Amino acid sequence: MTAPLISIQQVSKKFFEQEVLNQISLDIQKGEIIAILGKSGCGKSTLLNLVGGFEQPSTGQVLLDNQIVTKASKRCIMLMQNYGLLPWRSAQKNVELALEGEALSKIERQQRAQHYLKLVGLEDRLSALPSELSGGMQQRVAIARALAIHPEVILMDEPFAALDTFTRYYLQDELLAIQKEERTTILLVTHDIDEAIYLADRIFIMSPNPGRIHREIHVRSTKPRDRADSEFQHFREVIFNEFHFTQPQDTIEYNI
Ligand SMILES: Nc1ncnc2c1ncn2[C@@H]1O[C@H](COP(=O)(O)OP(=O)(O)OP(=O)(O)O)[C@@H](O)[C@H]1O
Repeated sequence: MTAPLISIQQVSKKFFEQEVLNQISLDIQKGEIIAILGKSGCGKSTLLNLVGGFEQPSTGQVLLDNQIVTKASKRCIMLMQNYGLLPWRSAQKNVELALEGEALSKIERQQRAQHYLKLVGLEDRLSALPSELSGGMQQRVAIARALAIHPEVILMDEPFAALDTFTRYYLQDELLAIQKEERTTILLVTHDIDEAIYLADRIFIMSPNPGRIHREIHVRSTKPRDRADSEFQHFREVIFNEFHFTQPQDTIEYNI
């Protein structure tokens, strides 16, 4: 096996007296899609923030390509649920903005922005303002903007949670197609069990107080997966059972 692209090594995180994460260890290979599932407050977003360099571990370390992560970098981009687009800039200008620090001519910036907007199916909406786009389209601009930077890793914190089911399915398929082409590594936090099974190569279930990795599930079936087939149902059942296991019977809360 080759060296992992991301190596989370015995990471614990405290906010004041509260231990939010305890001894998290996890290696991620280049090109993998990893989904993190867990009850609200178990530290999923904190884990993403540590990988992205937005927070520092209290103990342990996170390595990206064998180097300790000490700050945020363009190698590892966070894609937020609320898209983070500038409302006064067109779709194309929003993507171009992310490329401003790069050694590219104006024409190259425009071409790269157009290439990624085309990849997410927005070639005919280049000059539209975010307010003129649907939520799904805005999220596609945000995905194009993240991809245009050529990150090695995309961190996704419930990226499609605000979207209707069909838009979510459509974007999940788009994401898989683009990810296959670019071999981007994706670390995804979701409350959506089906989304985790549909997208991920491995799913990590976290238990709370403090957040720990409770179970790792390999999903080896080929993509795109069939949400209706028996294997998919099997994984769904396995994960539901885990949530029974990690929560008291009278407080079970399914976030699907
Ligand atoms: N910057 C911070 N300062 C203090 N406490 C924090 C900070 N960030 C997170 N926490 C606390 O850490 C715990 C875990 O939060 P986190 O957002 O990582 O959980 P989560 O699993 O992503 O939750 P959700 O699914 O609801 O988004 C919570 O109790 C939260 O209040």
